[in-house]
Amino acid sequence: MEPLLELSDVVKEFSSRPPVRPLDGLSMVVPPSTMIAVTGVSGKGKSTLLNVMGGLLRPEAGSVRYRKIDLTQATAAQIDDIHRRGIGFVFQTPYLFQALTAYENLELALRASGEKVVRDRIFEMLEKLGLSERAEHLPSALSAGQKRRLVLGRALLSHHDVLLADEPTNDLDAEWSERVFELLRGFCATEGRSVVLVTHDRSYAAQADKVYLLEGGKLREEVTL
Ligand SMILES: Nc1ncnc2c1ncn2[C@@H]1O[C@H](COP(=O)(O)OP(=O)(O)OP(=O)(O)O)[C@@H](O)[C@H]1O
Repeated sequence: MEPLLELSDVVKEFSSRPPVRPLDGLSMVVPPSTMIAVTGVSGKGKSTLLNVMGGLLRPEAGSVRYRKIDLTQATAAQIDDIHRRGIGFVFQTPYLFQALTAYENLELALRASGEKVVRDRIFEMLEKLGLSERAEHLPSALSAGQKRRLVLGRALLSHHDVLLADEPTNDLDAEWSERVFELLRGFCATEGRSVVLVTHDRSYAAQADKVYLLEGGKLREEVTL
């Protein structure tokens, strides 16, 4: 099967003083229906990798292919289109529309990805995330963990081919981390979708189909038992 994403010899350098090169000849393949975990110590480039994979950051060298399109050469319109249906993000900092309720934040996610707005689907997602009682609340009235779950719900409803999730279990207790993992697993089980998640928690990472350690600008596959 054709990969959804394929990175070849990617180099990303920040021209700070001194320059930092978190990705240094990194290659990676994201096949369909696969959950991939990327782990590594803080500051080694995990978020940079997700940003490059999703076309948010342009690397200095190498290619990043989403299906047939090289994101390093793509136009802004192509990238915009890919973000609508192809590649979705769960950012490390949970961004929500502050003037919209929890329900409306999810509704907007469906609209933005061109999906039909079905009230029951939104309530089903709120229920799965333990947020049914918070449907009419603004993000400012939610706890950090509730915000994190709402952001995840938005990503799950958007139906992208690939979801890039940066530390999706930050602010969550062990039980919710487990449930979030199951929701992400369910996402992978539908229509060939895949998830790449970044986490510093190795035991959490070990539950993925493939686990990579980011070190020295490259990925090393970890053997999970
Ligand atoms: N815009 C930037 N300019 C200069 N250096 C940057 C920039 N963004 C990131 N870096 C550096 O690149 C390196 C990788 O950062 P990145 O955020 O990708 O690491 P990370 O592994 O995700 O860290 P954490 O686990 O702490 O979130 C760090 O040394 C960071 O300081």
